Amino acid sequence: MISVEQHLDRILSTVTVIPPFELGVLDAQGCILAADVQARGSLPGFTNSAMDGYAVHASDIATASAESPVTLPVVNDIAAGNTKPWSLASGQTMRIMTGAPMPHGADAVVPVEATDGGVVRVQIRERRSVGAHVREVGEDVEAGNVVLRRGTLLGPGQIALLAAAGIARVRVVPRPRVVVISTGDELVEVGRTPGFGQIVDSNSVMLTAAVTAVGATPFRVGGVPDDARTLMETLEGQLVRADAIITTGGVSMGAFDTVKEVLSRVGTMRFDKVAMRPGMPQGFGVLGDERVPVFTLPGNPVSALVSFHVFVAPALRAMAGRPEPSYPPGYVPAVAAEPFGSVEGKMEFVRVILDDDRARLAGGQGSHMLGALAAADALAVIPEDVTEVAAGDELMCLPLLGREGM
Ligand SMILES: Nc1nc2c(c(=O)[nH]1)N[C@H]1C(S)=C(S)[C@@H](COP(=O)(O)OP(=O)(O)OC[C@H]3O[C@@H](n4cnc5c(N)ncnc54)[C@H](O)[C@@H]3O)O[C@H]1N2
Ligand code: MOO
Repeated sequence: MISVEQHLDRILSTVTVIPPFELGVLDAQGCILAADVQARGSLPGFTNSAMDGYAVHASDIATASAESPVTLPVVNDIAAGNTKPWSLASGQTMRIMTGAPMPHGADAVVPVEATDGGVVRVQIRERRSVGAHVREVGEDVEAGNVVLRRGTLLGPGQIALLAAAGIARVRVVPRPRVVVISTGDELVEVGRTPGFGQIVDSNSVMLTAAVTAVGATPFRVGGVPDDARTLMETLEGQLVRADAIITTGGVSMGAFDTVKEVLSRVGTMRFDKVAMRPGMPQGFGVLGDERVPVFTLPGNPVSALVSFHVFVAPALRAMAGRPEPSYPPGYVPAVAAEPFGSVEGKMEFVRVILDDDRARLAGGQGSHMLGALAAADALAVIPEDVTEVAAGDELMCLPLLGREGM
């Protein structure tokens, strides 16, 4: 029996960051930048108005007040999208809309609320100083400057900046492509009615969803029967498009545990009992010339999803170039709302519902119990040496992917 930490260490010291690739900015969402990015153009690209109002020479309205307004002739309208450069002579004004280019010579904007809104001539009731409500060219970003550094995670804000700064494609660490295979003669495809002794292949849809939730790209192969040749052919066929492969089932002590039987003989695959519950039988190694990491997770659904969170998700994040905090990553503190027991000598991953920071059991803790899994928000991680948890005890919880809330 090895510890959770030992198994995770072996995985993380094996996987490597995927080589960088150039992607369109939208496809790069969720990826890590592989190189610094310089702005092609300045932002704003031209000096423009921050308000709907009137472009003026500030010196013309220096005495304006409610009691003694200044009246100016309105000589033009400038809308956003106007592409003609205008000039404003002293003693005149132009109506200008938010985002429209400032006319040459104008140095302030008076918001429409501080005027009578006139279209031929306008009464200005408040003074404004030089620069008021004017967005200067390059005040946000200067052309040629580095706008995003290598290692930055690209979210919506970063993608907007790239697009606005004239960058349509970027070099990033691509999302890992992850093939999901489930094994077992008892499996029927989702949507089919299982006969006696059969079950729906829920693991492959669960893990496909988990791969998406962690920011990687899934390829769901679905159920493969417990047949050595079919399994080997399927794996060999999938290696070409996979940065990683996940299988479920067939790794314990059964007479028909094909995954373990077939893979024990190839690549660097190793099968271990890991001191955890659920998720004890685990296999990991690399296959093929490209050394594709293969995770063979146990078939019980809760065991498979717990294993994904504890071993696969950190590995996929590492392959995607995301910095992972030191072990254990991403855990949040909570307080036990009720007492419960835990098995000695194994790290237990208890499905809990979180009400603020109070953790209560999500229901039955059997590794086949999808009802309780679906009710849970997080896994409370109970160390190997703890056998009793009392109400009020502090817990460390691993939030379940996709349940973090909006
Ligand atoms: N004699 C022993 N028996 C078992 C041991 C053991 O140490 N000695 N370990 C148990 C533990 S712990 C686990 S976990 C399971 C792991 O089993 P396998 O990985 O070999 O998985 P299977 O036997 O194929 O299936 C287990 C269970 O999960 C259901 N299953 C399988 N695939 C799917 C799927 N795609 N979707 C939904 N459900 C699935 C399957 O029907 C079984 O009920 O072994 C214990 N046994
Ligand atoms: O280790 Mo198993 O995953 O408990 O059912």
